[in-house]
Amino acid sequence: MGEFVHNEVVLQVRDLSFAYNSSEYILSGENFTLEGTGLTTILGPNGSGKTTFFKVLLGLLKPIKGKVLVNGEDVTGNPLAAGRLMSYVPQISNLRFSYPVTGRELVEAAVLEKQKYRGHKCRDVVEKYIKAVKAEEFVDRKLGSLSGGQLQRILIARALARETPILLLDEPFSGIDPRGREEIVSFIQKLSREKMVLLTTHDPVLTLNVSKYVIVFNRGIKAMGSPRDVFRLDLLRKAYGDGVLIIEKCLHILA
Ligand SMILES: Nc1ncnc2c1ncn2[C@@H]1O[C@H](COP(=O)(O)OP(=O)(O)OP(=O)(O)O)[C@@H](O)[C@H]1O
Repeated sequence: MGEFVHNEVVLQVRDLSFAYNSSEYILSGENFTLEGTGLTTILGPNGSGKTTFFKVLLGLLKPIKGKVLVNGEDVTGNPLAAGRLMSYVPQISNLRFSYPVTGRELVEAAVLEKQKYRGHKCRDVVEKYIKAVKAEEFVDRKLGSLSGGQLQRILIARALARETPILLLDEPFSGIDPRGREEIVSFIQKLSREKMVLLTTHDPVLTLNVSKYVIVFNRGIKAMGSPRDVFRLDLLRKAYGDGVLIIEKCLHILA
């Protein structure tokens, strides 16, 4: 890291609506603009539509209406155009790696896909991203044999190797023990100094204090602002319902 700092990037969401079927809207005319580097946490309970939201941003799902613009370019419903500007780290709990691929091969494939580097230069770039996520010790093992935290690092390295200004991380803490979570939080914090990073989580405490913005999400954006603005019971209840309490500034989810 350190080589590419994407200060100029702008992500605009304009009047964006999406539904899998007419009775279940996941996005209803959403609007926001994010500019420059920094972390945005998209906070919402399980099943609230966070992954769907990312898939619409990535052009993998076509919205019913509205637009996604990156640096002014319309990438709506266009995964090729969106993929040149955004990289996605999927939820590891949704993945099964039964094929015999190593972490290094996965990162190499991402570097080769860019067609920017060849030969020695390609190997150096792969090595740089493996080091960035501290995956040297396990990068030559098959993906199926890695722990959740190790796999998460490899997937982040693969996304970094695509060298896009925006990085989307879907539930990067799911299936990871508390110590691993802390390490990933501090890694993401560093990463967000150089890129625009959006992450989804259903756990409000992990990244709240290291986020530039927080989006409270449940079938649409219920609130958006700085962590201080959003860490309010009335706003959090819009996503989590009544089963949420703040006791001495610590959030507790009871249901
Ligand atoms: N391909 C699909 N077709 C129809 N409905 C879907 C599809 N994918 C997801 N859904 C539904 O859309 C809703 C939102 O799902 P989504 O996975 O986006 O939520 P999420 O907030 O990411 O959940 P989690 O935190 O559990 O991963 C759920 O009710 C889900 O069942």
